[in-house]
Amino acid sequence: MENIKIVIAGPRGRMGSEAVKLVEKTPHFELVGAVDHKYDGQQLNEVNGFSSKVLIYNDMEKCFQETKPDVLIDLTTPEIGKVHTKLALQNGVRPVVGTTGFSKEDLKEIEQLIEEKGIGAIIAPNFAVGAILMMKFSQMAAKYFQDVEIIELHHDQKLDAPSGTGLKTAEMISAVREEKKQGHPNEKEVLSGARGADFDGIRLHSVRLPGLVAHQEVLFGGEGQTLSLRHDSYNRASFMSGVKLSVEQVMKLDLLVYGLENIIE
Ligand SMILES: NC(=O)C1=CN([C@@H]2O[C@H](COP(=O)(O)OP(=O)(O)OC[C@H]3O[C@@H](n4cnc5c(N)ncnc54)[C@H](O)[C@@H]3O)[C@@H](O)[C@H]2O)C=CC1
Ligand SMILES: O=C(O)C1=N[C@H](C(=O)O)C[C@H](O)C1
Repeated sequence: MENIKIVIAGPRGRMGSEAVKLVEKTPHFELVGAVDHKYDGQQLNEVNGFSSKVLIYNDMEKCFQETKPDVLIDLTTPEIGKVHTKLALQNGVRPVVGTTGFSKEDLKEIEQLIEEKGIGAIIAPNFAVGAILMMKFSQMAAKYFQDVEIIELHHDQKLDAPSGTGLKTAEMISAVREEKKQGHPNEKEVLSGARGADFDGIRLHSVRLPGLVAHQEVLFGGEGQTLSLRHDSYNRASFMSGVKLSVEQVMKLDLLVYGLENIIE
């Protein structure tokens, strides 16, 4: 098997630094470059104690032209992740995107680009297998319980709320349940925001606290019973088997996969 050549955007971040370690230790993966908004022209090993000596680029297109990667792994910020994804596709590079905060419109634009370019992309709001299962189980449960609330809990450095996982869970549940306005018909928020965000009638609550990593509980209620489905990521290594699978799979794709539940059997 030929090596898969990879560029990582956001290599100094909490997720990006884990991804660098993953690529460095995987025999058929080859890190060929890094994209950061700082340290242009320096080597990665000089800025972050990695062993890899690849160059850091501020300019993603220049990075692609000089390093000719197969795959971009993007783990940056909600604003920049979508720009990077489009740039990758325009340059014939397959994106594996963990960055969250993509809107429906962003996904549509990306899908159009994929059609034009004929290469695949993976956008995964959550790479952890346990989180994927929690989302799938929630979708199953929603057929039997119409009332559901999602509580996602994250570290206090997170930029987007609700989380990508929370939103994806709501989308998956909404796809199988009849729309319902939950709670009392005359319910009134005494303090704005008390009932959380509303996605097709599903309430989404975001908790941000130091000490947390990434957690989510999906709570279903029915006559005389509740069902709680919970997933906890205690470290960022929990996401890496999903990143590895995505890099391998994206090489075989010519469409957009949005969510790893679509490729995990
Ligand atoms: N899909 C998944 O399983 C997971 C997704 N995430 C998502 O990944 C993203 C990153 O999360 P963290 O690593 O916790 O954030 P972080 O803040 O630790 O890392 C983001 C990195 O992006 C870099 N960056 C900012 N602007 C840039 C630019 N223009 N070019 C290149 N790099 C740039 C920053 O310097 C920083 O190092 C977030 O959107 C988060 O929601 C996080 C964990 C798991
Ligand atoms: O920012 C994070 O940390 C995480 N982001 C993703 C999300 O928004 O769902 C995945 C995971 O929850 C961790």
